[in-house]
This record gives sequence, C-alpha cells and structure tokens, in this order.
Amino acid sequence: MPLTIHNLNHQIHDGHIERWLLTRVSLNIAPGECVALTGDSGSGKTTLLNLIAGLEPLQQGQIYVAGQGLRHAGDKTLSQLRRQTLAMIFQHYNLLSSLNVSDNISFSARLAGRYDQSHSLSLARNLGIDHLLDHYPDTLSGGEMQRVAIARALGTRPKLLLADEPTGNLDNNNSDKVIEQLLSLAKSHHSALLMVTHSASIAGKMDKIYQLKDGQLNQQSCGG
Ligand SMILES: Nc1ncnc2c1ncn2[C@@H]1O[C@H](COP(=O)(O)OP(=O)(O)OP(=O)(O)O)[C@@H](O)[C@H]1O
Repeated sequence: MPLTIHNLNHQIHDGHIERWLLTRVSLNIAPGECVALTGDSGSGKTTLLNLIAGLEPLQQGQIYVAGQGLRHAGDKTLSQLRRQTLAMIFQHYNLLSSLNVSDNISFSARLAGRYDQSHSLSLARNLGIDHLLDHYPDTLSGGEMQRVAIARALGTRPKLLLADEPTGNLDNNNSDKVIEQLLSLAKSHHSALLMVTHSASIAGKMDKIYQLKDGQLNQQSCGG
C-alpha cells in the first residue's frame, strides 16, 4: 500500500489551550488511486499532508508510506522517504528560479539517484512543455510552471504523490487541463495521489473523496 494511516490523533496549541485537530483519522490509498482531500479552511488538510510527508512528528497513531512506519523513524529515514518514495506538488510551484525547465524537471530525480533523460523528456512531452526546456521559470505562465512541477514530481517515479491545491492559482480552464494531465500521468505511473482541493468539480474527477470535519476524516460520495 502506498499509504496507510491508522488511528491518527494530532493535537495543536491554540493560544493557551491544546486542541485536537485530527481525531482517529484512518485512510488507505492503493497504487494508482487518486483521492481528494476536502474540508473547510483550518480543518487540518495541510497539517495532514505534512504529517504524511514526515515534516511534523506523529503524536498518536501510525502512518505507513510504502510500508515504512513514520512514528519513531529517524531523520535519515524520513528524508530518504521524501526523496525516493513520495513527491509533493504545491500551489506556488516551488520551482528553482536559477535553473531552466529541463534542470528543474531533473532536479528531484537526480537527488533520488534516479535520473533518466528519456523519462524526463517523455513527461515533458506528455505535459506539453517540451518546447520550453531551456526557458527559465520567470518567463512561464502559471499553468506552465505547474506542469514543470508535475514533471519534476513524477520524475522520481514516486509511489505516493501529495498535492496541496495544485491549481489554486490557475483559472478554471487551465486548472481543468492540468488536473486531467496530472490524473492521467499518476494513473499511468501507478502513483497514488492524495490531493487537497477546495473545488467540488476537481474532487469529482477523483476516484474517492474524503472530507475533514471536526477532526474526523469521512469518505464522501463521488456522485456529484
Ligand atoms: N504547528 C501548529 N501549531 C499551532 N497551530 C497550528 C499548527 N499547524 C497548524 N495549526 C492550526 O491548525 C489549523 C489547521 O491548519 P491547516 O493549515 O492544516 O488547515 P487547512 O485545512 O489546510 O486550511 P486551508 O484550507 O485554509 O489551507 C489552523 O487553525 C492552524 O492555525
């Protein structure tokens, strides 16, 4: 399983009081499965992604990423997991401004020791950005930058892809195209995808929808 979450509880300091942000959260995501994570602002979506990425320590419960338990895992194990097993896509792209598109795409794969030029090129072609390989990020549109970020993320052949409102900065038309490409590439690479979104129409394109509300994670119907 790319992702298993078992009975996760997470407490935060809210001013002077402590508050349970996540309670008894459990979730399984299978290879190639695309799952939407929805919920009101402040419900804990980004915190949950950060816990899955090993960026915040687990307090109670367990998260397994491709079989590796995160609770009590050391820094070396967690950073290896972030390089080799999972990849993240952010709303603000997080491209390196001093590197051209080609080097941005290959950056994570090189760090993971998995750089494969033909794979990077094929991702760029599939995303329609192969004519931009020698361009720099500040000359690209938002949609083009996010396509570069998607190619960079998939370049490591991650088992699990975490995306935090990846099209939050794009207009509807552009957003739909980028999401279609992301879903199709995640499926063809057998990468599981967990995507935070506020958009009901984007969530409706995914295999499953989960909502965080009052600390609890519940599956919603995909009907709409
Ligand atoms: N380390 C922390 N210490 C204290 N409070 C925190 C911490 N991390 C997150 N919070 C609080 O937890 C709540 C959830 O934050 P989070 O960013 O996870 O929500 P979200 O669902 O992603 O929201 P949005 O949709 O607005 O991005 C917020 O009230 C936030 O202020």
